[in-house]
Amino acid sequence: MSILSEDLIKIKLQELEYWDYIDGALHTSLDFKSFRDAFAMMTRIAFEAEAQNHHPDWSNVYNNLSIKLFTHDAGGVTEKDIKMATSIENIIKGE
Ligand SMILES: C[C@H](O)[C@H](O)[C@H]1CNC2=NC(N)=NC(=O)C2=N1
Repeated sequence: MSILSEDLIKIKLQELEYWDYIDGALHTSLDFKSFRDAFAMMTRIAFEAEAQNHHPDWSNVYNNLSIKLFTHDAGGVTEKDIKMATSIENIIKGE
């Protein structure tokens, strides 16, 4: 899986609402109504990460969930990250 160019990443992120491209990775920071809601979302994302065998670098502080996506094996952002970011966005939007 090859690393995507910055231009292509930015074009693909135009389709997504919650994500930015910063320092070679996709980033989002989400505030939920409560810790429980944040952790419930982490649980749903965790199952999707397992299904895609593509795992986030993430941090949870109370009701905030910060997620960083990049492909460790490639050392940058690949289609796997775009797919996972899209999946996470759809989970959060309830789609
Ligand atoms: C062997 C390798 O660790 C696996 O194929 C998966 C596991 N989850 C992963 N997650 C992420 N973000 N990048 C990877 O390269 C990756 N590799």
